[in-house]
Amino acid sequence: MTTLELHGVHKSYGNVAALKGIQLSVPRGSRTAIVGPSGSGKTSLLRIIAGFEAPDAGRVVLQGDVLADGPAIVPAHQRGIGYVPQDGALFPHLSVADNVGFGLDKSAPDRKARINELMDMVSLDRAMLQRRPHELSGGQQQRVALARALAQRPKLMLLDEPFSALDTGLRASTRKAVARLLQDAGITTILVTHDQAEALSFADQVAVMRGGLLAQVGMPLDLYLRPNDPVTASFLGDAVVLDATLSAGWADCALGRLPTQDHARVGSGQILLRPEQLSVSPLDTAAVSAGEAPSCVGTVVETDFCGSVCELIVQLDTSANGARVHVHSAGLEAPGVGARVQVSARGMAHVFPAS
Ligand SMILES: Nc1ncnc2c1ncn2[C@@H]1O[C@H](COP(=O)(O)OP(=O)(O)OP(=O)(O)O)[C@@H](O)[C@H]1O
Repeated sequence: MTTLELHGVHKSYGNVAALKGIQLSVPRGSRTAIVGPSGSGKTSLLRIIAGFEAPDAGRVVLQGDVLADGPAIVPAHQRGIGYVPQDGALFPHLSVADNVGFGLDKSAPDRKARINELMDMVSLDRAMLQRRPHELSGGQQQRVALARALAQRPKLMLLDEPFSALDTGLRASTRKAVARLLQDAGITTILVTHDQAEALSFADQVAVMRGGLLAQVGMPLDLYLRPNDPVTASFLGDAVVLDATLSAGWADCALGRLPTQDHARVGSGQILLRPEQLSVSPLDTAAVSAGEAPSCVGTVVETDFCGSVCELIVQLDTSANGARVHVHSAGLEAPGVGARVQVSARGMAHVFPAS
C-alpha cells in the first residue's frame, strides 16, 4: 500500500526549472532516500511535499488525500507530516521537555507521560528533560528534533539532511538508531541527502535525482549493482566502466571474458564492475618467463591508503585504449605505485541498457 504519491510535479524559480515532472510512490512504512548532487532539486521536492511551497503543476497525494494539485495546496500544518531540518531548529530558549512537547496541548493531563514516551522512543535519558538544547550533543539535539516531530503522530516523516552536521562516527550511529526507531514505529519516512552511502544504508528505496528528474528509483542493492547509466553508477560509488563486446551472457573487455546476466544483448556495449569485484596479486614473473603470461596484467599507477582499504588505479597492458581500473585492496597488503600486478574479476558484470 502506498502512503505518498507524486504525479508529474514541476517547479520553476524564475527561469530555473528545479523539478521537471517527478513521479514517485512511497510505500507505507518504508524508508525512502532521495539522493542527488547539489542543485538537483532535492530540497525543492521535500518543501513541496511538506507544504512549504506549491508546485507549478502536478499532484501530491498522501494516503489518498490530495495535498497539492498544481498551485492549490493544503497548508503545511494541516498535512500530518513531520519535518526534521538539517540543524534540528530547536528553540534555544526552551527546555528539552518544552521542545519535545511544543505541539502538544499544554493542559492535556497526559502531556508529561507523552513527552517521557517520546524521549524513550528516541533513546534519550529523561534526566535531560530540563536541559536547554545547547547543553546537548549534536546527535542528542537531532533526536530531540525527531521526538518533537514524532509528537504529532505524523503520517509521513521528512528528514532534510538531519545527520550532515554530525561528525563521522556519531553520524553513522545516529543514522542507524533513527532508521531503527522509525522502522519499529512503522513510520513512512523520506530522507533527503547528498551522501550516497547514507542513502544506501538508511533506505529500503532509493531515488536518485539529477537535473530536476528522478534518474532511477529502486532498492539499494539493485541500484548499486544495476544502475541504468554510468553517471548513476559513478554517483552511487566507485565504478569500473569498460567498453565490451557482448555475446549471449558474456562480455569480452579489457579484463578478459566476464559473465553477465544479460543473455539478450550482442555486439558492442558498456559494462560495470564495482572495485570490490576486482583483486590484484603480484605478477608471477616465473610464469611470464615461461611464456605463460596471465591474461590480465597491469601496472599500479596510483594508490590512496584509507586505512582498512587502499584504493588503487591500475593501468591495464591489454587495453588498446589504455583502460585504467579502480581496485580496492586490503590496506596492509596493497602494492605500491609501479608494481606489476595481475588483475582478476569475480561475480557478474552489469551490462548498461542501450541508450
Ligand atoms: N528560492 C529559490 N529561488 C531561485 N532558485 C532556487 C530557489 N530554490 C532553489 N532554487 C534553484 O533550484 C535548483 C534546485 O535547488 P534545490 O535546493 O532543490 O537543490 P538541492 O538538490 O536540494 O541542492 P543542495 O544539495 O545543494 O541543497 C537549483 O538550481 C537552485 O539554485
